[in-house]
Amino acid sequence: MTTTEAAGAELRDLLISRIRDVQDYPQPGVVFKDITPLLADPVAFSALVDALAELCRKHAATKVVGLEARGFILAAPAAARAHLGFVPVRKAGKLPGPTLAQGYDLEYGSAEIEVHADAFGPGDRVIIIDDVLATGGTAEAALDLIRRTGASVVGVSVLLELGFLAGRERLAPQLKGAPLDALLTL
Ligand SMILES: O=P(O)(O)OC[C@H]1O[C@H](OP(=O)(O)OP(=O)(O)O)[C@H](O)[C@@H]1O
Ligand SMILES: Nc1ncnc2[nH]cnc12
Repeated sequence: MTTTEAAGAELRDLLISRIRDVQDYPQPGVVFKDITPLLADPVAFSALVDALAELCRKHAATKVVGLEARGFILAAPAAARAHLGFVPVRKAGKLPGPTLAQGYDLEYGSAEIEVHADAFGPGDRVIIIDDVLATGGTAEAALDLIRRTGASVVGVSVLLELGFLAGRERLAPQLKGAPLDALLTL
């Protein structure tokens, strides 16, 4: 799916105007895409949540996964707006129940994520929502993790894809046909 298919030009212009570049954060050479101005704008934030909720409906998801931490800020309201349950995928050591875990590398480091082993039921159709797709390491780990619970993934949706880091190409084999929707691509 192209950017213009995922978000109309007007919405795209609004969203992009509220994302700020921070040079050399969190390490030299990285241009950090800061979404806090977007979150602080009620019109832009609400329009973003609407667009993500629409993707949840379009893919007939039954559960919405958000990836800690910025993914939570987008996925939880999108889930509520689509009348679906929200499941947190957390950084290691934060979930109290039995978990499955997956390690990964991202643009500026490495980490481990976890999900409750019993988070999904039979037949659950999971959509993964995050703010940024950069190298695709985080999304790849989340795909693996969720599939290991036995659930199926029906889509990965992000606000912003950094196309020059080729996360989409990296993810293609792991998507196994599930759509990757980016509202914006740079
Ligand atoms: O495509 P990748 O190279 O894997 O990078 C993308 C990930 O990086 C950021 O998360 P981060 O781990 O910085 O966590 P945060 O949401 O807690 O800030 C972002 O929210 C994505 O989850
Ligand atoms: N350049 C970037 N800006 C914001 N979040 C990111 N996650 C990974 N790379 C990122």
